[in-house]
Amino acid sequence: MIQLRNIERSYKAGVGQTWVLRRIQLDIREGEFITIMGPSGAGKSSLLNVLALLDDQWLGEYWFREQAVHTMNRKQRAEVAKQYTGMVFQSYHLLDDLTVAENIDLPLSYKNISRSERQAMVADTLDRFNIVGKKDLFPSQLSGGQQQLVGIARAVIHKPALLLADEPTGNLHSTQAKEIMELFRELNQQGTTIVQVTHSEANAAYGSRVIEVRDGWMTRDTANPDMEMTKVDA
Ligand SMILES: Nc1ncnc2c1ncn2[C@@H]1O[C@H](COP(=O)(O)OP(=O)(O)OP(=O)(O)O)[C@@H](O)[C@H]1O
Repeated sequence: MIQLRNIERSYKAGVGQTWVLRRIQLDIREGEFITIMGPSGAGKSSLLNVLALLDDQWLGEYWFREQAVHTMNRKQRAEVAKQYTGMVFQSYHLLDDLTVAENIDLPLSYKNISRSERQAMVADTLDRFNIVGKKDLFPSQLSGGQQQLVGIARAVIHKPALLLADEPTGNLHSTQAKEIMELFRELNQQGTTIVQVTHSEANAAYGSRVIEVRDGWMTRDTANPDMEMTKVDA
């Protein structure tokens, strides 16, 4: 489904630049459930943003379903992202001027789905996430945990081919976190490819492969235990 080749990402830092992703080589097969782990600041969210087609300030090659993302313009990338991906952001990224129901409906509005079907899907999702009573509220009227649930509901409502989740249960209590991980497992069993970033071993246990990132380098991949991870100084 995905091939990353020599992906590099840096940010400007004063007159120089800081490298946050270094020569990332990664193949993701359809149906995998991958966990990205590593210390704070290691580059996990940066890698997820590349995979989610949200970032275009990187070097290297990115193939998504055999399409060359590295040759796409911003509009083409956004179109692929809308059609195939769902993203749970660490800081939720809900749209402040839309209600809970409208936020959840957003991914459906990009697809060719009738109004009545959309309404039914939103109603089902609100019910499933136990947030029916919040549907007309705005994000600012919700707790952090409730916003996180809405962010997850929005990411999964259209059953994306690729679900990306950045610390998806960070603000949930343990029972809710377990329910979300069970939902991810169910989606994965139905064919959704998942890449999650987490510090939680319990959440990682739901996945089938762990990738570790340190200082921007991929330092471990349980799918390639013999792979030599050489850290080369730039
Ligand atoms: N917009 C930005 N501008 C400048 N530097 C950035 C920006 N976003 C991230 N960075 C830097 O890139 C590095 C990697 O950040 P990233 O968020 O990918 O790490 P992470 O592994 O997800 O960390 P955490 O576990 O704390 O979320 C960090 O040093 C961070 O300060």
